[in-house]
Amino acid sequence: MQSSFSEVEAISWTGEQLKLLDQQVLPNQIRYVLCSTAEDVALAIQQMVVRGAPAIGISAAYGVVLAATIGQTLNTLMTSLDMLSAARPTAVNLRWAIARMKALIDVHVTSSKEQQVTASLKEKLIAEAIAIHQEDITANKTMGQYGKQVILATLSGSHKIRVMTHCNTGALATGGYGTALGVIRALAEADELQQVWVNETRPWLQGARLTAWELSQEKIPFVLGVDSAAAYHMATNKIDWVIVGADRITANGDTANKIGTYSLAILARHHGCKFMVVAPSSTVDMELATGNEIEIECRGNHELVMLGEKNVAPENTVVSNPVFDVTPASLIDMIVTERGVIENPSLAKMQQLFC
Ligand SMILES: CSC[C@H]1O[C@H](OP(=O)(O)O)[C@H](O)[C@@H]1O
Repeated sequence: MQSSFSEVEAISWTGEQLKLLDQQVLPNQIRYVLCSTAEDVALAIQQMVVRGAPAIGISAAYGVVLAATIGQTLNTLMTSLDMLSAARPTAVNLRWAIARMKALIDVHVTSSKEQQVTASLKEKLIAEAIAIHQEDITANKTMGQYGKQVILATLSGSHKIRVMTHCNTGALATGGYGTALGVIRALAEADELQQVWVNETRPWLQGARLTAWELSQEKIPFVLGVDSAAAYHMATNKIDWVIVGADRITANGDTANKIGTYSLAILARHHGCKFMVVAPSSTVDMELATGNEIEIECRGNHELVMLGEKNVAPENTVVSNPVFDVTPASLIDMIVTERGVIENPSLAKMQQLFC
């Protein structure tokens, strides 16, 4: 029996453990994974028990707390930070969160000259992880309003907004509320949303399983479609905006996101649909000049050839399973962050907000 969405939290800190809603089995099963160590958290991120760029950053921050054992040497603690940082390669939020926790450790060492974890440091790490979590929710609600305002400003007035979204960028992928799905929530809350076209998002089905679940729980009108029907829906004039999340945005505005996003951007440009990327500043990586430098994660063959328990491909089929792609800034009409909105992103415009 599905629980109501409002009754579940994707990420919660119990004070001793990190409790994660297992997104591998949603929506048909509500199952939690309890993490007691940094290794548990790293495995949960790798297995996609928890997924979504902001959500894995937040989880890694709590993983640092679990790694910090009072009396432990800081050198040993740093090994755990490196392990967490390497759990998945594409979403920069993971490294951003770890760097923020490490900065706190460095300040503590400089001020206290301590070389091991103390009770005081542990308390500061817990507070920092909780702050990272809460800040993400606040950022999402801010971006929801920014994105809604931008879209309504372009409204022709003839109909309510029709959007297409890809993957899952909601409360399950973040600290809460969502990024692209946060904008969709804000439009729905303002009664300005006609319908959401949800791409199933093969092969892991974040759209069909997770976004459909979030929207159905909140009675937001949506239609589920196969990824390859996106062009058809745009060609038959059903889409005003394509709104997606991000895993890494480089200095020039190039954006890595779930595989299929790049083709959606090309289709949107061809069909005159607007294309919006919504992501907190923890997803921006100003150290990378362009999207060509982003490491694209490739995952196991089983994710592509297995339908349930059944292998649908011939034995020994060669598989390619990159799970992200890069959309050039030239195809992005709007990047929405909690620091502000960038229209027609460029290096100069990104530097104004992030340098
Ligand atoms: C706000 S979630 C950002 C991003 O993360 C997802 O990837 P995954 O499900 O593999 O973690 C997807 O690319 C979302 O757009």
